[in-house]
Amino acid sequence: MSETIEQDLSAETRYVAKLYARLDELRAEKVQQLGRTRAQGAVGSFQNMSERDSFATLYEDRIAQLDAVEDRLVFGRLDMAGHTDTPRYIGRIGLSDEELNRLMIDWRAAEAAPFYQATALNPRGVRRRRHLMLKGRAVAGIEDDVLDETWLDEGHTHHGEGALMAALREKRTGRMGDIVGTIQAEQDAIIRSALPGAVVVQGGPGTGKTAVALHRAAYLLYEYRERLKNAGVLIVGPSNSFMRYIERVLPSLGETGVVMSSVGELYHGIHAVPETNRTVARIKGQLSMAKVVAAAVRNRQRLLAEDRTVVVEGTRLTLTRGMVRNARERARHTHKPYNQARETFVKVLVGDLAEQLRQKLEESAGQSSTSDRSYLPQEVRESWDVRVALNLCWMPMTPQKLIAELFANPHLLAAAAPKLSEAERDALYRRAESPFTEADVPLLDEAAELLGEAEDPQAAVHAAQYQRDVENAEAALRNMNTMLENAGIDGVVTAEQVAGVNQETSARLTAADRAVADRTWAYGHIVVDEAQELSPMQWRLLVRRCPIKSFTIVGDIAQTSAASGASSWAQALQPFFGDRFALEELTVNYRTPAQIADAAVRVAQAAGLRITTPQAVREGDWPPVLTETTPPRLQETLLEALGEELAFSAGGLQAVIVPQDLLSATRAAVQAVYGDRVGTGSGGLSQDIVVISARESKGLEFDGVVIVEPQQLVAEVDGGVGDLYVAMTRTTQRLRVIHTGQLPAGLEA
Ligand SMILES: Nc1ncnc2c1ncn2[C@@H]1O[C@H](COP(=O)(O)OP(=O)(O)OP(=O)(O)O)[C@@H](O)[C@H]1O
Repeated sequence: MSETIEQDLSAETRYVAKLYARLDELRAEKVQQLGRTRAQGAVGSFQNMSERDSFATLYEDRIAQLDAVEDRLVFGRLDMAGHTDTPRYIGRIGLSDEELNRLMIDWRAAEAAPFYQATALNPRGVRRRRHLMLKGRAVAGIEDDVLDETWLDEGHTHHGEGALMAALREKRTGRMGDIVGTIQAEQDAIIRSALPGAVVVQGGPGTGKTAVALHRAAYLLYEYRERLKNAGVLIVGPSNSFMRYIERVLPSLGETGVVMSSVGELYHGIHAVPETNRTVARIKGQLSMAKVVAAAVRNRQRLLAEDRTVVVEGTRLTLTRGMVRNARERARHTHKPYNQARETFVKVLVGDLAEQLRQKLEESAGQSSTSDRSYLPQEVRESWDVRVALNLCWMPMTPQKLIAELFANPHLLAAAAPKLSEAERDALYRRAESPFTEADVPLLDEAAELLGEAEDPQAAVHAAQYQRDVENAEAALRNMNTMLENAGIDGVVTAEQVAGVNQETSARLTAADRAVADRTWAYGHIVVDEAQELSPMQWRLLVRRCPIKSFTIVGDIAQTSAASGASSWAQALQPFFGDRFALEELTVNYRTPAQIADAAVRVAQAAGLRITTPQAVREGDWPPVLTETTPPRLQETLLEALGEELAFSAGGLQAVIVPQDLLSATRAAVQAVYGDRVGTGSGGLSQDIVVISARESKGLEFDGVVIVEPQQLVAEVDGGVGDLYVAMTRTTQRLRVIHTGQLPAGLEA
């Protein structure tokens, strides 16, 4: 019997309706349970409140997860050999009916893997793979891969013209979407690789590195939930606009418990600005800066220039250089961080001075005095003179103060960094109140490591509160069964689930809140995107955040533009991973049409850049369009060209990528014509025109790109073509180049 496409579509729509009905049912159930739990009110003790909150969180989370998977809930179906009557439907989550019959399989489950991995050569038991394209809740398109030729002999039909192509043709929105329905086999193999160790994913532009990295995070959280739920996963990207661009992908895959951070936000409480001075970025990125920071910390422990008199309660005492040296040695011998070692330093000197004070008091009172002298250390400690003298020798220190002062005081830097040349030290000079840059973040972290916590009068209060919270949570868990009965919930939520949520909540509190705030937090896994940009010092910081060194590292060496970035993976990773990392390569460009990708490759090759040349999946309809103009007519030409490009992209997202120097003038000119339609980064749906620098465009993509003055893009990064290469490969459809002078080699018509 051969079905028409209409019959097939309606049969699939009926099954999909059943899945959505089940989703609605589960959602309604959870909403009802949440309402009942909230209505309970806080009866009596804090314990009940805590229990109630645990349930409320459980239900709220589940509702949020069920809401997040609404769009394209199901996208695949597998007909397997030997299971003729029961196809497997593959979707964003697993679903079962009330009798626990499985309706849909989570895409990350092992049984779903053949959906991504089966090929005609190695069908892995799959007879037919079907992609379902949904419009709302109806199946609007079907694409089949028949992997077993006898399938057709049995009278089955197959349909379709390419789920992947359809996905790639969609208009860009300014936010990255998931690719869960069309993950390709080479991508899937990386996504499902095991948790331990470091995996490096090298791939040219548009090969899906970011997509793979995010889907891998979702996979790891599913497959290794037990191991990761308490430690959490950290995702690091190059800039805040990049983080905004990717932030919806994981929630749409049902995962919310990850920490996402740009490199500028990795030190809690500091919002670092980009480092625009390439010389400074290069110097501060070197691994030897760790030694400079260590010396800066050590130099903050000073000896006295000469013996010093201090007055305690009217008695004159002498603080000698020898006493300070001795106390400093004893403190250093504790091998504790600076601020904790300072406690030893203070204790030793207070003891010595108290002894001196006792002797003086006894001398003046005569031998007969037997009065209690136990209060003397306290008096010494409270003396203003003593405090000043001790601070002079060993001041309590915060990382911010240490780093700010190091670069604002040439003599401090000269003492800490004798190996830097004078010119290099001059380049690092800046005023103490200047904002911290991304290059300072690892230095702050290094300083924090060596300084330890400065004394925080609130710390004891926080610790006590935390202890109370833990005890309350434990008590709440002990009473869970009673609570289950009271809430009238039986069998729907198990005690284990609630316990799990409590752990998860604290994990999320820790992973998403505490992990962010706690510099010493050890993550279970770190995903690094655009990893080629990281300096050795930034790597050092990241490895400290994941001591077990479980990493997914994605990037493209050819796209490096940071002055301190990598020129080879082996070289960049050697100091931290040795040769213990697996290198995987992605080879297909899903974004940029071949005609444009080839032009970008010519530019890169003309400049001698070593690139891997991915194969573009689409030929594209347009070659790059080059428009020459004169400097006085530059803005005018740009606006004309932009008008034409917008007509082509018709509702898509259009970027104008300009050299840093022209950024604000260009943005103003474009805004004067297009007003609110113009954004500065990945703004989202309301803005369809974006004016940005090449650096900001890293990792993003647009339906059309206009590049202004390519030669200047090259000049502003010391003649490297990496940024131009990045800019040219951001488009999914059209590329327009506007120039006033000579074009960079390889770009000429
Ligand atoms: N299997 C796939 N199915 C559908 N779309 C895909 C697939 N793989 C990649 N894409 C799409 O291709 C585009 C490029 O992917 P992505 O941004 O992850 O590439 P990248 O390698 O990180 O690029 P770059 O290094 O240039 O920033 C995205 O729109 C992504 O959704």
